[in-house]
Amino acid sequence: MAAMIRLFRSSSSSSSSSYNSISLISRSLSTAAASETVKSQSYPHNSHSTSVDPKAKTVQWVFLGCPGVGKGTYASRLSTLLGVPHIATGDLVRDELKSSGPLSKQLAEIVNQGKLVSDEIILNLLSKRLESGEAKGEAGFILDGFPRTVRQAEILTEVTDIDLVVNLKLPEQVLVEKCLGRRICSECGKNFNVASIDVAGENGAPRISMAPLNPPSQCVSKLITRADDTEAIVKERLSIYWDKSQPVEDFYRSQGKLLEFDLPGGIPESWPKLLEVLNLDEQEYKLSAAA
Ligand SMILES: Nc1ncnc2c1ncn2[C@@H]1O[C@H](COP(=O)(O)OP(=O)(O)O)[C@@H](O)[C@H]1O
Repeated sequence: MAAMIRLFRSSSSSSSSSYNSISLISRSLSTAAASETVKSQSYPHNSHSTSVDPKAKTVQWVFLGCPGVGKGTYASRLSTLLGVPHIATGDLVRDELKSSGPLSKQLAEIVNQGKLVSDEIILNLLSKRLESGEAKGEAGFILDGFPRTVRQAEILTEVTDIDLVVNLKLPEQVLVEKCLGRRICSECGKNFNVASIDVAGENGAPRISMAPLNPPSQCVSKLITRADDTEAIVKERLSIYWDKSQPVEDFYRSQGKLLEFDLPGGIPESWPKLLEVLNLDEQEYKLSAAA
């Protein structure tokens, strides 16, 4: 711990408040990690032979992937199945935007241009979220949208062990169409997608078709679109992804933690396949949760 503190103190980009956030993150994550000794021995850190022990307590996973790929959808399904929190930094940013607190105007400008928020702000939001989870006794996590830069990945590595990094992939044309089709019900908060996708696969891969995920009638008149889901901003976010976030894939690939997953289609085709590559038995988990 002391070595870590020295490391971050000497880091040129760490202001005192980002240093504080890093130590908060470290504290929260190490609490979760402390209860994890059994689990971390129970499955290999190998991207090709992942297996999860349903009796193990929690997981410490990261979901990577371009905007619109479905990180939120699959991370949230897995979080329900595995009983660990799904922590999406994009949600933390949007909550802060809604709060009309002092940060919100500054954040709106950055997010609505498709740019990345500073590491310091993200670390602050994440540490607050981890602290409140810690107070509720949360253990383990599925992170979505963090880390998004190699610097963020390095910080995460300094403070905790990540078991597995799932890298979701779709052709770029599908990503754009999916972002443009995204809708959120302003009342119940559920996510839908009105896009009907049928795109030729890349490099000889099969066609990708996805039926729309239409809202029920009570949500139809309350649908809103994220301000950053316009074509120009989605393209900017994609270009920032290639520039800043793709190196994070390489970072985890070189550690043997990256599980590449080409989505074969929408949820009905992709969810069972994802469970299969993760070696997760949905029924077994549901039964062990009910027991
Ligand atoms: N780890 C992060 N680092 C910097 N900015 C972030 C991070 N996570 C979220 N954001 C900000 O929040 C916005 C929305 O995030 P998210 O919902 O994850 O978007 P996307 O659909 O592009 O994956 C991002 O465009 C960025 O401005």
